[in-house]
Amino acid sequence: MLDADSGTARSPHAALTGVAIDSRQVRRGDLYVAVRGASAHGADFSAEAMAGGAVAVLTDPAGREAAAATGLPVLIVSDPRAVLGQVASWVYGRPTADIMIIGVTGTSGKSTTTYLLEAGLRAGGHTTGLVGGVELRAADLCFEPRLTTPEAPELHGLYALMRERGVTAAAMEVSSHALAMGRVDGICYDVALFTNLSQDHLDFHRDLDDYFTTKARLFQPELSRVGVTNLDDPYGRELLRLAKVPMTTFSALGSPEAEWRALDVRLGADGSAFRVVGPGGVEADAQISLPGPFNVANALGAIVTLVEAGVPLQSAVHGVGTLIGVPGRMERVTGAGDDFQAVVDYSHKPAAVESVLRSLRQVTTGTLTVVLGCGGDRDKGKRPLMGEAAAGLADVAIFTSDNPRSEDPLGILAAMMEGALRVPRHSRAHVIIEPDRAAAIDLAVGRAGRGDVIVVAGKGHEQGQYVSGEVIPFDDREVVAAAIDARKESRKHE
Ligand SMILES: CC(=O)N[C@H]1[C@@H](OP(=O)(O)OP(=O)(O)OC[C@H]2O[C@@H](n3ccc(=O)[nH]c3=O)[C@H](O)[C@@H]2O)O[C@H](CO)[C@@H](O)[C@@H]1O[C@H](C)C(=O)N[C@@H](C)C(=O)N[C@H](CCC(=O)O)C(=O)O
Ligand SMILES: Nc1ncnc2c1ncn2[C@@H]1O[C@H](COP(=O)(O)OP(=O)(O)OP(=O)(O)O)[C@@H](O)[C@H]1O
Ligand SMILES: N[C@H](CCC[C@H](N)C(=O)O)C(=O)O
Repeated sequence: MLDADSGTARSPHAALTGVAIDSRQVRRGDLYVAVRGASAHGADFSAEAMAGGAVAVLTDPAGREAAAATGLPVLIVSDPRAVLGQVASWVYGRPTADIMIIGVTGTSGKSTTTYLLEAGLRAGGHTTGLVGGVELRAADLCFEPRLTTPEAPELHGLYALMRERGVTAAAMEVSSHALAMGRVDGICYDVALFTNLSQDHLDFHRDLDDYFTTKARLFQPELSRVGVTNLDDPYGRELLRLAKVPMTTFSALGSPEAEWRALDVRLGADGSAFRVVGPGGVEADAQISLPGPFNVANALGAIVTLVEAGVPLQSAVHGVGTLIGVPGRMERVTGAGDDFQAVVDYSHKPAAVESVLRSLRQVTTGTLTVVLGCGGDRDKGKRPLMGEAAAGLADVAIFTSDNPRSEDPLGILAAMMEGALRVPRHSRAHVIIEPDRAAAIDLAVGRAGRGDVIVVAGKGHEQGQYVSGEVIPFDDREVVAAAIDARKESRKHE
Protein backbone atom coordinates (compact mmCIF):
# COMPACT_ATOMS: atom_id res chain seq x y z
CA MET A 1 0.00 0.00 0.00
CA LEU A 2 2.53 2.60 1.03
CA ASP A 3 5.10 3.54 -1.51
CA ALA A 4 7.92 3.59 1.00
CA ASP A 5 11.47 3.02 -0.16
CA SER A 6 11.81 0.18 2.29
CA GLY A 7 8.66 -1.38 0.87
CA THR A 8 8.66 -3.77 3.76
CA ALA A 9 5.52 -2.77 5.61
CA ARG A 10 3.87 -5.93 4.44
CA SER A 11 1.98 -8.64 6.19
CA PRO A 12 3.69 -11.34 8.20
CA HIS A 13 1.15 -13.78 6.71
CA ALA A 14 2.43 -15.50 3.59
CA ALA A 15 -0.48 -15.42 1.11
CA LEU A 16 -1.91 -11.96 1.74
CA THR A 17 0.70 -9.26 2.04
CA GLY A 18 -1.53 -6.20 2.08
CA VAL A 19 -5.06 -4.80 1.76
CA ALA A 20 -6.45 -2.16 -0.58
CA ILE A 21 -9.86 -0.54 -0.90
CA ASP A 22 -9.05 1.18 -4.18
CA SER A 23 -8.07 -0.70 -7.35
CA ARG A 24 -5.66 2.10 -8.23
CA GLN A 25 -3.69 1.47 -5.04
CA VAL A 26 -3.49 -2.32 -5.22
CA ARG A 27 -0.07 -3.91 -5.00
CA ARG A 28 1.05 -7.48 -5.58
CA GLY A 29 -0.28 -9.82 -2.89
CA ASP A 30 -3.10 -7.52 -1.73
CA LEU A 31 -6.61 -8.47 -0.73
CA TYR A 32 -8.85 -6.11 -2.71
CA VAL A 33 -11.84 -5.01 -0.63
CA ALA A 34 -14.61 -3.93 -2.99
CA VAL A 35 -17.22 -1.75 -1.28
CA ARG A 36 -20.32 -0.01 -2.53
CA GLY A 37 -19.70 3.75 -2.69
CA ALA A 38 -21.81 6.80 -3.41
CA SER A 39 -20.99 6.78 -7.12
CA ALA A 40 -19.74 3.26 -7.91
CA HIS A 41 -19.36 -0.28 -6.62
CA GLY A 42 -15.74 -1.23 -6.01
CA ALA A 43 -16.41 -4.70 -7.46
CA ASP A 44 -16.66 -3.10 -10.91
CA PHE A 45 -12.92 -2.42 -10.61
CA SER A 46 -11.98 -6.01 -9.72
CA ALA A 47 -10.25 -6.61 -13.06
CA GLU A 48 -8.06 -3.54 -12.52
CA ALA A 49 -7.34 -4.77 -8.98
CA MET A 50 -6.29 -8.16 -10.36
CA ALA A 51 -4.07 -6.49 -12.96
CA GLY A 52 -2.48 -4.56 -10.07
CA GLY A 53 -1.65 -7.84 -8.31
CA ALA A 54 -4.65 -8.54 -6.06
CA VAL A 55 -4.82 -12.19 -4.98
CA ALA A 56 -8.39 -12.24 -3.63
CA VAL A 57 -11.48 -10.02 -3.41
CA LEU A 58 -13.63 -9.35 -0.35
CA THR A 59 -16.99 -7.89 -1.26
CA ASP A 60 -20.75 -7.89 -0.53
CA PRO A 61 -23.44 -9.99 -2.27
CA ALA A 62 -24.01 -7.21 -4.84
CA GLY A 63 -20.35 -7.38 -5.86
CA ARG A 64 -20.15 -11.17 -6.08
CA GLU A 65 -20.66 -11.55 -9.81
CA ALA A 66 -18.27 -8.82 -10.94
CA ALA A 67 -15.59 -10.03 -8.51
CA ALA A 68 -16.01 -13.70 -9.48
CA ALA A 69 -15.59 -12.82 -13.17
CA THR A 70 -11.90 -12.26 -12.48
CA GLY A 71 -11.41 -15.90 -11.42
CA LEU A 72 -9.83 -14.76 -8.14
CA PRO A 73 -10.98 -16.26 -4.82
CA VAL A 74 -13.94 -14.17 -3.61
CA LEU A 75 -15.06 -13.74 0.00
CA ILE A 76 -18.57 -12.43 0.64
CA VAL A 77 -19.74 -10.60 3.77
CA SER A 78 -22.88 -8.50 4.12
CA ASP A 79 -20.95 -5.25 4.86
CA PRO A 80 -17.26 -5.29 3.89
CA ARG A 81 -16.63 -1.82 5.41
CA ALA A 82 -17.76 -3.16 8.80
CA VAL A 83 -14.94 -5.74 8.83
CA LEU A 84 -12.32 -3.78 6.87
CA GLY A 85 -10.52 -2.29 9.90
CA GLN A 86 -10.17 -5.63 11.68
CA VAL A 87 -9.12 -7.41 8.47
CA ALA A 88 -6.49 -4.78 7.65
CA SER A 89 -5.20 -4.83 11.22
CA TRP A 90 -4.89 -8.64 11.09
CA VAL A 91 -3.19 -8.73 7.69
CA TYR A 92 -0.58 -6.18 8.81
CA GLY A 93 0.04 -8.03 12.10
CA ARG A 94 -1.88 -5.72 14.48
CA PRO A 95 0.69 -2.90 14.35
CA THR A 96 -1.35 -0.44 16.43
CA ALA A 97 -1.03 -2.68 19.49
CA ASP A 98 2.71 -1.84 19.62
CA ILE A 99 2.42 1.96 19.30
CA MET A 100 0.87 4.48 21.67
CA ILE A 101 -1.69 6.38 19.60
CA ILE A 102 -3.40 9.68 20.36
CA GLY A 103 -6.47 10.61 18.31
CA VAL A 104 -7.70 14.19 17.87
CA THR A 105 -11.19 15.08 16.70
CA GLY A 106 -13.07 18.39 16.44
CA THR A 107 -14.00 20.89 13.76
CA SER A 108 -10.97 23.15 14.15
CA GLY A 109 -7.49 22.68 15.50
CA LYS A 110 -6.94 18.99 14.69
CA SER A 111 -3.83 19.44 12.53
CA THR A 112 -2.33 22.09 14.78
CA THR A 113 -2.90 19.96 17.86
CA THR A 114 -1.38 16.84 16.31
CA TYR A 115 1.77 18.84 15.54
CA LEU A 116 1.84 20.12 19.14
CA LEU A 117 1.32 16.57 20.41
CA GLU A 118 4.07 15.23 18.21
CA ALA A 119 6.49 17.86 19.54
CA GLY A 120 5.48 16.94 23.11
CA LEU A 121 5.84 13.21 22.47
CA ARG A 122 9.34 13.81 21.11
CA ALA A 123 10.24 15.83 24.18
CA GLY A 124 8.96 12.87 26.21
CA GLY A 125 11.55 10.64 24.52
CA HIS A 126 9.36 8.99 21.87
CA THR A 127 10.14 8.28 18.25
CA THR A 128 7.04 9.68 16.60
CA GLY A 129 4.51 9.23 13.83
CA LEU A 130 1.98 11.74 12.51
CA VAL A 131 -1.25 11.14 10.58
CA GLY A 132 -3.32 14.00 9.19
CA GLY A 133 -4.27 16.22 6.31
CA VAL A 134 -0.91 17.97 5.99
CA GLU A 135 1.41 14.98 5.95
CA LEU A 136 1.81 11.36 6.97
CA ARG A 137 5.02 10.64 8.84
CA ALA A 138 6.64 7.44 10.07
CA ALA A 139 9.75 8.59 11.97
CA ASP A 140 11.98 9.96 9.18
CA LEU A 141 9.73 8.93 6.24
CA CYS A 142 7.14 11.37 4.95
CA PHE A 143 4.19 10.92 2.55
CA GLU A 144 1.56 13.19 1.07
CA PRO A 145 -1.94 12.38 2.35
CA ARG A 146 -5.06 12.02 0.19
CA LEU A 147 -7.51 12.43 3.07
CA THR A 148 -7.36 13.89 6.59
CA THR A 149 -7.88 10.39 7.99
CA PRO A 150 -6.85 7.60 5.58
CA GLU A 151 -8.98 4.54 4.86
CA ALA A 152 -8.33 1.58 7.19
CA PRO A 153 -6.00 -0.39 4.83
CA GLU A 154 -3.72 2.58 4.32
CA LEU A 155 -3.84 3.38 8.01
CA HIS A 156 -2.87 -0.08 9.25
CA GLY A 157 -0.23 -0.31 6.51
CA LEU A 158 1.18 3.01 7.69
CA TYR A 159 1.26 1.85 11.32
CA ALA A 160 3.07 -1.31 10.20
CA LEU A 161 5.64 0.91 8.57
CA MET A 162 5.86 3.05 11.72
CA ARG A 163 6.51 -0.07 13.77
CA GLU A 164 9.32 -1.03 11.42
CA ARG A 165 10.83 2.44 11.72
CA GLY A 166 10.85 2.23 15.52
CA VAL A 167 7.95 4.61 16.13
CA THR A 168 6.76 4.37 19.74
CA ALA A 169 4.00 7.01 19.74
CA ALA A 170 1.85 8.75 17.14
CA ALA A 171 -0.61 11.63 16.97
CA MET A 172 -3.41 11.50 14.43
CA GLU A 173 -6.40 13.46 13.19
CA VAL A 174 -9.72 11.63 13.30
CA SER A 175 -12.29 13.21 11.00
CA SER A 176 -16.03 12.68 11.34
CA HIS A 177 -16.00 11.07 7.87
CA ALA A 178 -13.52 8.55 9.23
CA LEU A 179 -15.71 7.74 12.24
CA ALA A 180 -18.84 7.47 10.08
CA MET A 181 -17.14 5.23 7.52
CA GLY A 182 -15.23 2.99 9.92
CA ARG A 183 -11.81 4.15 8.69
CA VAL A 184 -10.34 3.97 12.21
CA ASP A 185 -11.83 0.57 13.11
CA GLY A 186 -9.21 -1.76 14.55
CA ILE A 187 -7.47 1.07 16.47
CA CYS A 188 -8.02 1.72 20.17
CA TYR A 189 -6.61 5.16 20.98
CA ASP A 190 -4.65 5.43 24.19
CA VAL A 191 -5.99 8.97 24.57
CA ALA A 192 -8.64 10.75 22.47
CA LEU A 193 -8.98 14.55 22.43
CA PHE A 194 -12.00 16.68 21.48
CA THR A 195 -11.12 20.27 20.47
CA ASN A 196 -14.42 21.98 19.53
CA LEU A 197 -17.41 21.76 17.19
CA SER A 198 -18.92 24.29 14.80
CA GLN A 199 -20.60 24.18 11.40
CA ASP A 200 -18.86 22.16 8.71
CA HIS A 201 -19.49 19.11 6.54
CA LEU A 202 -23.28 19.46 6.44
CA ASP A 203 -23.07 18.09 2.90
CA PHE A 204 -22.16 14.76 4.54
CA HIS A 205 -23.92 14.90 7.93
CA ARG A 206 -27.69 15.35 8.28
CA ASP A 207 -27.33 18.21 10.76
CA LEU A 208 -25.00 19.53 13.44
CA ASP A 209 -26.33 17.01 15.94
CA ASP A 210 -25.51 14.10 13.63
CA TYR A 211 -22.04 15.62 13.06
CA PHE A 212 -21.50 15.83 16.85
CA THR A 213 -22.77 12.35 17.75
CA THR A 214 -20.52 10.94 15.01
CA LYS A 215 -17.52 12.64 16.61
CA ALA A 216 -18.64 11.43 20.06
CA ARG A 217 -18.24 7.82 18.85
CA LEU A 218 -14.51 8.23 19.33
CA PHE A 219 -15.11 8.35 23.09
CA GLN A 220 -16.49 4.81 23.38
CA PRO A 221 -14.41 1.92 24.80
CA GLU A 222 -14.14 0.25 21.35
CA LEU A 223 -12.16 3.22 20.06
CA SER A 224 -10.41 4.83 23.04
CA ARG A 225 -9.23 4.21 26.58
CA VAL A 226 -9.51 7.72 28.04
CA GLY A 227 -10.67 11.08 26.69
CA VAL A 228 -9.87 14.77 27.09
CA THR A 229 -12.41 17.50 26.35
CA ASN A 230 -12.60 21.27 26.03
CA LEU A 231 -15.03 22.74 28.58
CA ASP A 232 -15.02 26.15 26.86
CA ASP A 233 -16.89 24.63 23.92
CA PRO A 234 -20.59 23.82 24.45
CA TYR A 235 -20.20 20.55 22.55
CA GLY A 236 -17.08 19.76 24.56
CA ARG A 237 -19.24 19.95 27.69
CA GLU A 238 -22.03 17.95 26.10
CA LEU A 239 -19.47 15.26 25.31
CA LEU A 240 -19.16 14.54 29.05
CA ARG A 241 -22.73 13.20 28.86
CA LEU A 242 -22.13 11.00 25.80
CA ALA A 243 -18.62 9.70 26.46
CA LYS A 244 -18.32 6.17 27.81
CA VAL A 245 -14.63 6.39 28.76
CA PRO A 246 -13.07 8.31 31.68
CA MET A 247 -12.78 11.97 30.69
CA THR A 248 -10.43 14.79 31.75
CA THR A 249 -11.45 18.43 31.21
CA PHE A 250 -9.58 21.64 30.34
CA SER A 251 -10.39 25.31 29.92
CA ALA A 252 -8.17 27.84 28.18
CA LEU A 253 -10.48 30.53 29.58
CA GLY A 254 -9.56 29.48 33.12
CA SER A 255 -12.98 28.07 34.08
CA PRO A 256 -12.76 26.79 37.67
CA GLU A 257 -14.95 23.81 36.69
CA ALA A 258 -12.16 22.38 34.55
CA GLU A 259 -9.49 20.06 35.94
CA TRP A 260 -6.80 21.80 33.87
CA ARG A 261 -6.76 25.55 33.25
CA ALA A 262 -4.73 28.19 31.45
CA LEU A 263 -4.22 31.23 33.69
CA ASP A 264 -2.40 34.56 33.22
CA VAL A 265 -2.65 34.28 29.45
CA ARG A 266 -0.46 36.85 27.68
CA LEU A 267 -1.11 37.04 23.94
CA GLY A 268 1.63 38.34 21.64
CA ALA A 269 1.92 38.91 17.90
CA ASP A 270 4.00 35.75 17.43
CA GLY A 271 2.89 33.56 20.29
CA SER A 272 1.55 33.43 23.81
CA ALA A 273 2.57 32.67 27.37
CA PHE A 274 0.35 31.18 30.06
CA ARG A 275 0.42 29.22 33.29
CA VAL A 276 -0.93 25.68 33.25
CA VAL A 277 -2.65 24.67 36.47
CA GLY A 278 -3.79 21.09 36.96
CA PRO A 279 -5.30 18.74 39.54
CA GLY A 280 -3.81 18.94 43.03
CA GLY A 281 -2.30 22.34 42.21
CA VAL A 282 0.39 21.12 39.77
CA GLU A 283 1.69 24.05 37.72
CA ALA A 284 3.96 24.87 34.82
CA ASP A 285 4.75 27.96 32.74
CA ALA A 286 4.06 27.50 29.05
CA GLN A 287 5.32 29.55 26.13
CA ILE A 288 4.13 28.82 22.60
CA SER A 289 5.23 30.22 19.26
CA LEU A 290 1.80 29.95 17.61
CA PRO A 291 -0.23 33.18 17.62
CA GLY A 292 -3.87 33.70 18.59
CA PRO A 293 -6.04 32.78 21.59
CA PHE A 294 -7.30 29.65 19.81
CA ASN A 295 -3.77 28.31 19.83
CA VAL A 296 -3.70 28.64 23.63
CA ALA A 297 -6.68 26.26 23.61
CA ASN A 298 -4.92 23.94 21.15
CA ALA A 299 -1.73 23.97 23.24
CA LEU A 300 -3.50 23.40 26.56
CA GLY A 301 -5.50 20.53 25.03
CA ALA A 302 -2.24 19.02 23.76
CA ILE A 303 -0.47 19.41 27.13
CA VAL A 304 -3.31 17.74 29.06
CA THR A 305 -3.50 14.93 26.49
CA LEU A 306 0.26 14.38 26.72
CA VAL A 307 0.06 14.13 30.52
CA GLU A 308 -2.78 11.60 30.13
CA ALA A 309 -0.50 9.70 27.77
CA GLY A 310 2.18 9.50 30.43
CA VAL A 311 4.47 12.35 29.35
CA PRO A 312 5.72 14.33 32.40
CA LEU A 313 4.10 17.80 32.57
CA GLN A 314 7.43 19.65 32.25
CA SER A 315 8.40 17.67 29.13
CA ALA A 316 4.94 18.22 27.63
CA VAL A 317 5.09 21.97 28.21
CA HIS A 318 8.64 22.20 26.91
CA GLY A 319 7.78 20.08 23.86
CA VAL A 320 4.78 22.11 22.69
CA GLY A 321 6.91 25.24 23.09
CA THR A 322 9.43 23.92 20.56
CA LEU A 323 6.92 23.92 17.70
CA ILE A 324 7.58 26.98 15.57
CA GLY A 325 4.69 26.63 13.16
CA VAL A 326 2.33 24.38 11.25
CA PRO A 327 2.44 24.48 7.44
CA GLY A 328 -0.31 26.75 6.08
CA ARG A 329 -1.67 27.69 9.51
CA MET A 330 -1.09 31.38 10.31
CA GLU A 331 2.07 30.99 8.23
CA ARG A 332 3.78 34.31 7.72
CA VAL A 333 5.00 34.96 4.19
CA THR A 334 6.34 38.49 4.58
CA GLY A 335 9.86 39.02 5.88
CA ALA A 336 11.42 41.37 8.43
CA GLY A 337 11.98 44.08 5.78
CA ASP A 338 8.31 44.35 4.80
CA ASP A 339 6.20 47.09 6.37
CA PHE A 340 3.00 44.99 6.18
CA GLN A 341 2.28 41.39 7.14
CA ALA A 342 0.86 38.65 4.92
CA VAL A 343 -0.17 35.31 6.37
CA VAL A 344 -1.60 32.16 4.81
CA ASP A 345 -4.16 30.31 6.91
CA TYR A 346 -6.32 27.20 6.51
CA SER A 347 -9.55 28.83 7.72
CA HIS A 348 -12.24 27.33 5.49
CA LYS A 349 -15.21 27.26 7.85
CA PRO A 350 -17.12 30.08 9.56
CA ALA A 351 -15.69 29.64 13.08
CA ALA A 352 -12.12 29.48 11.79
CA VAL A 353 -12.56 32.61 9.63
CA GLU A 354 -13.96 34.36 12.66
CA SER A 355 -11.22 33.28 15.06
CA VAL A 356 -8.40 34.09 12.68
CA LEU A 357 -9.75 37.56 11.87
CA ARG A 358 -10.43 38.38 15.51
CA SER A 359 -6.91 37.43 16.52
CA LEU A 360 -5.26 39.25 13.60
CA ARG A 361 -7.30 42.38 14.38
CA GLN A 362 -5.43 42.57 17.67
CA VAL A 363 -2.08 42.92 15.90
CA THR A 364 -3.19 45.13 12.99
CA THR A 365 -2.39 48.82 13.26
CA GLY A 366 -3.51 49.52 9.68
CA THR A 367 -6.02 47.80 7.44
CA LEU A 368 -7.00 44.13 7.81
CA THR A 369 -7.64 42.44 4.45
CA VAL A 370 -8.91 38.92 3.93
CA VAL A 371 -8.73 37.00 0.66
CA LEU A 372 -11.29 34.21 0.87
CA GLY A 373 -13.24 31.69 -1.19
CA CYS A 374 -15.40 28.66 -0.38
CA GLY A 375 -14.89 25.13 -1.67
CA GLY A 376 -17.22 23.73 -4.31
CA ASP A 377 -19.07 20.41 -3.76
CA ARG A 378 -18.89 20.92 0.00
CA ASP A 379 -21.29 22.24 2.70
CA LYS A 380 -23.19 25.02 0.89
CA GLY A 381 -24.55 26.43 4.16
CA LYS A 382 -21.03 27.57 5.13
CA ARG A 383 -20.75 30.04 2.28
CA PRO A 384 -23.01 32.88 3.48
CA LEU A 385 -21.66 32.42 7.01
CA MET A 386 -18.06 32.69 5.82
CA GLY A 387 -18.96 35.72 3.69
CA GLU A 388 -20.66 37.32 6.68
CA ALA A 389 -17.72 36.65 9.02
CA ALA A 390 -15.24 38.09 6.52
CA ALA A 391 -17.33 41.18 5.75
CA GLY A 392 -18.09 41.74 9.44
CA LEU A 393 -14.56 41.40 10.79
CA ALA A 394 -12.14 42.62 8.10
CA ASP A 395 -11.73 46.10 6.63
CA VAL A 396 -11.33 44.77 3.10
CA ALA A 397 -12.73 41.40 2.01
CA ILE A 398 -11.66 40.12 -1.38
CA PHE A 399 -13.94 37.22 -2.33
CA THR A 400 -12.36 34.77 -4.72
CA SER A 401 -12.30 31.10 -5.68
CA ASP A 402 -11.09 28.32 -3.36
CA ASN A 403 -11.44 24.88 -4.97
CA PRO A 404 -14.53 25.32 -7.17
CA ARG A 405 -14.44 21.59 -8.05
CA SER A 406 -17.45 20.88 -10.30
CA GLU A 407 -19.30 24.11 -9.43
CA ASP A 408 -19.58 27.49 -11.12
CA PRO A 409 -17.26 29.83 -9.13
CA LEU A 410 -19.67 32.73 -9.63
CA GLY A 411 -22.48 30.80 -7.93
CA ILE A 412 -20.27 30.21 -4.88
CA LEU A 413 -19.32 33.90 -4.82
CA ALA A 414 -22.98 34.92 -4.98
CA ALA A 415 -23.69 32.81 -1.86
CA MET A 416 -20.76 34.44 -0.01
CA MET A 417 -22.04 37.86 -1.06
CA GLU A 418 -25.49 37.02 0.29
CA GLY A 419 -23.90 36.60 3.74
CA ALA A 420 -21.75 39.72 3.40
CA LEU A 421 -24.86 41.80 2.73
CA ARG A 422 -26.30 40.74 6.10
CA VAL A 423 -23.63 42.89 7.75
CA PRO A 424 -25.00 46.42 8.28
CA ARG A 425 -23.51 48.79 5.73
CA HIS A 426 -21.77 51.01 8.34
CA SER A 427 -19.75 48.11 9.75
CA ARG A 428 -19.33 46.11 6.54
CA ALA A 429 -15.87 45.69 5.01
CA HIS A 430 -15.14 47.04 1.56
CA VAL A 431 -16.01 43.91 -0.45
CA ILE A 432 -14.30 43.19 -3.76
CA ILE A 433 -15.06 40.21 -5.99
CA GLU A 434 -12.19 38.74 -8.03
CA PRO A 435 -12.82 35.13 -9.08
CA ASP A 436 -9.19 34.54 -10.14
CA ARG A 437 -7.35 33.60 -6.90
CA ALA A 438 -3.89 34.72 -8.07
CA ALA A 439 -5.32 38.07 -9.22
CA ALA A 440 -7.14 38.46 -5.88
CA ILE A 441 -3.88 37.88 -4.00
CA ASP A 442 -2.06 40.37 -6.29
CA LEU A 443 -4.76 42.91 -5.59
CA ALA A 444 -4.46 42.49 -1.82
CA VAL A 445 -0.66 42.74 -1.86
CA GLY A 446 -0.69 45.68 -4.27
CA ARG A 447 -2.97 47.66 -1.91
CA ALA A 448 -1.01 46.92 1.28
CA GLY A 449 0.44 49.79 3.26
CA ARG A 450 2.41 50.24 6.50
CA GLY A 451 0.91 48.32 9.44
CA ASP A 452 -1.58 46.45 7.25
CA VAL A 453 -2.24 42.73 7.61
CA ILE A 454 -3.40 40.45 4.81
CA VAL A 455 -4.69 36.95 5.45
CA VAL A 456 -5.08 34.61 2.51
CA ALA A 457 -7.50 32.07 3.91
CA GLY A 458 -8.87 28.64 3.07
CA LYS A 459 -6.16 26.67 1.28
CA GLY A 460 -3.25 26.71 3.73
CA HIS A 461 -0.76 24.00 2.79
CA GLU A 462 -2.72 22.81 -0.28
CA GLN A 463 -0.66 22.39 -3.42
CA GLY A 464 -3.35 22.53 -6.05
CA GLN A 465 -6.63 24.14 -7.04
CA TYR A 466 -9.42 21.74 -8.04
CA VAL A 467 -11.27 23.17 -11.01
CA SER A 468 -13.70 21.11 -13.14
CA GLY A 469 -12.01 17.76 -12.61
CA GLU A 470 -8.50 19.15 -13.02
CA VAL A 471 -5.88 20.02 -10.40
CA ILE A 472 -4.00 23.20 -11.24
CA PRO A 473 -0.73 23.61 -9.28
CA PHE A 474 -1.39 26.36 -6.74
CA ASP A 475 0.31 27.12 -3.44
CA ASP A 476 -0.99 30.26 -1.69
CA ARG A 477 2.39 30.80 -0.03
CA GLU A 478 4.21 30.83 -3.37
CA VAL A 479 1.61 33.05 -5.00
CA VAL A 480 1.73 35.54 -2.10
CA ALA A 481 5.55 35.53 -2.15
CA ALA A 482 5.56 36.15 -5.92
CA ALA A 483 3.10 39.02 -5.51
CA ILE A 484 5.33 40.57 -2.85
CA ASP A 485 8.38 40.26 -5.13
CA ALA A 486 6.47 41.80 -8.04
CA ARG A 487 5.40 44.68 -5.81
CA LYS A 488 9.01 45.31 -4.73
CA GLU A 489 10.18 45.18 -8.34
CA SER A 490 7.55 47.63 -9.53
CA ARG A 491 8.31 50.03 -6.64
CA LYS A 492 12.00 50.03 -7.65
CA HIS A 493 11.02 51.44 -11.03
CA GLU A 494 8.71 54.12 -9.63
C1 LIG B 1 -17.61 11.20 1.19
C2 LIG B 1 -16.37 10.37 1.22
O1 LIG B 1 -15.60 10.48 2.12
N1 LIG B 1 -16.17 9.57 0.18
C3 LIG B 1 -15.07 8.62 0.15
C4 LIG B 1 -15.61 7.29 -0.33
O2 LIG B 1 -16.11 7.51 -1.61
P1 LIG B 1 -17.36 6.71 -2.16
O3 LIG B 1 -17.89 5.82 -1.08
O4 LIG B 1 -18.29 7.66 -2.78
O5 LIG B 1 -16.65 5.84 -3.29
P2 LIG B 1 -16.96 5.76 -4.85
O6 LIG B 1 -16.26 6.88 -5.54
O7 LIG B 1 -18.40 5.55 -5.09
O8 LIG B 1 -16.18 4.40 -5.22
C5 LIG B 1 -16.57 3.15 -4.64
C6 LIG B 1 -15.38 2.31 -4.37
O9 LIG B 1 -14.72 2.06 -5.61
C7 LIG B 1 -13.36 2.29 -5.49
N2 LIG B 1 -12.80 2.66 -6.79
C8 LIG B 1 -13.28 3.72 -7.50
C9 LIG B 1 -12.72 4.03 -8.74
C10 LIG B 1 -11.66 3.26 -9.24
O10 LIG B 1 -11.11 3.47 -10.32
N3 LIG B 1 -11.24 2.21 -8.47
C11 LIG B 1 -11.77 1.89 -7.27
O11 LIG B 1 -11.33 0.94 -6.63
C12 LIG B 1 -13.25 3.42 -4.45
O12 LIG B 1 -12.00 3.44 -3.81
C13 LIG B 1 -14.37 3.04 -3.47
O13 LIG B 1 -13.86 2.17 -2.51
O14 LIG B 1 -14.56 6.32 -0.36
C14 LIG B 1 -13.49 6.70 -1.24
C15 LIG B 1 -12.46 5.56 -1.17
O15 LIG B 1 -11.71 5.64 -0.05
C16 LIG B 1 -12.89 8.03 -0.82
O16 LIG B 1 -11.90 8.39 -1.75
C17 LIG B 1 -13.98 9.09 -0.78
O17 LIG B 1 -13.43 10.28 -0.27
C18 LIG B 1 -13.69 11.45 -1.08
C19 LIG B 1 -12.68 11.52 -2.21
C20 LIG B 1 -13.56 12.71 -0.24
O18 LIG B 1 -13.34 13.79 -0.77
N4 LIG B 1 -13.72 12.63 1.06
C21 LIG B 1 -13.65 13.82 1.93
C22 LIG B 1 -14.95 14.59 1.97
C23 LIG B 1 -13.27 13.36 3.33
O19 LIG B 1 -13.27 12.17 3.62
N5 LIG B 1 -12.95 14.31 4.16
C24 LIG B 1 -12.62 13.98 5.52
C25 LIG B 1 -12.72 15.16 6.45
C26 LIG B 1 -11.90 16.38 6.14
C27 LIG B 1 -11.62 17.29 7.31
O20 LIG B 1 -12.50 17.71 8.08
O21 LIG B 1 -10.45 17.64 7.48
C28 LIG B 1 -11.22 13.31 5.55
O22 LIG B 1 -10.97 12.54 6.49
O23 LIG B 1 -10.41 13.60 4.67
N1 LIG C 1 -8.99 25.80 18.35
C1 LIG C 1 -9.38 26.50 17.29
N2 LIG C 1 -10.54 27.20 17.31
C2 LIG C 1 -10.94 27.91 16.24
N3 LIG C 1 -10.23 28.02 15.10
C3 LIG C 1 -9.06 27.35 15.02
C4 LIG C 1 -8.58 26.55 16.11
N4 LIG C 1 -7.41 26.01 15.74
C5 LIG C 1 -7.18 26.40 14.49
N5 LIG C 1 -8.16 27.23 14.04
C6 LIG C 1 -8.32 27.83 12.70
O1 LIG C 1 -8.69 26.75 11.84
C7 LIG C 1 -7.74 26.60 10.78
C8 LIG C 1 -7.46 25.13 10.57
O2 LIG C 1 -6.71 24.66 11.70
P1 LIG C 1 -6.24 23.17 11.77
O3 LIG C 1 -5.73 22.78 10.45
O4 LIG C 1 -5.39 22.98 12.94
O5 LIG C 1 -7.66 22.48 12.03
P2 LIG C 1 -8.23 21.14 11.44
O6 LIG C 1 -9.25 20.70 12.44
O7 LIG C 1 -7.13 20.20 11.16
O8 LIG C 1 -8.91 21.61 10.12
P3 LIG C 1 -9.35 20.70 8.86
O9 LIG C 1 -10.38 19.76 9.36
O10 LIG C 1 -9.90 21.68 7.97
O11 LIG C 1 -8.14 20.03 8.34
C9 LIG C 1 -6.51 27.36 11.22
O12 LIG C 1 -5.83 27.80 10.10
C10 LIG C 1 -7.09 28.46 12.08
O13 LIG C 1 -7.55 29.51 11.28
N1 LIG D 1 -10.76 18.56 4.46
C1 LIG D 1 -11.58 19.65 4.01
C2 LIG D 1 -10.69 20.55 3.25
C3 LIG D 1 -11.37 21.78 2.67
C4 LIG D 1 -10.38 22.77 2.13
C5 LIG D 1 -10.92 23.92 1.38
N2 LIG D 1 -9.83 24.50 0.67
C6 LIG D 1 -12.04 23.51 0.44
O1 LIG D 1 -11.74 23.06 -0.65
O2 LIG D 1 -13.20 23.69 0.82
C7 LIG D 1 -12.74 19.11 3.19
O3 LIG D 1 -12.52 18.21 2.38
O4 LIG D 1 -13.84 19.57 3.39
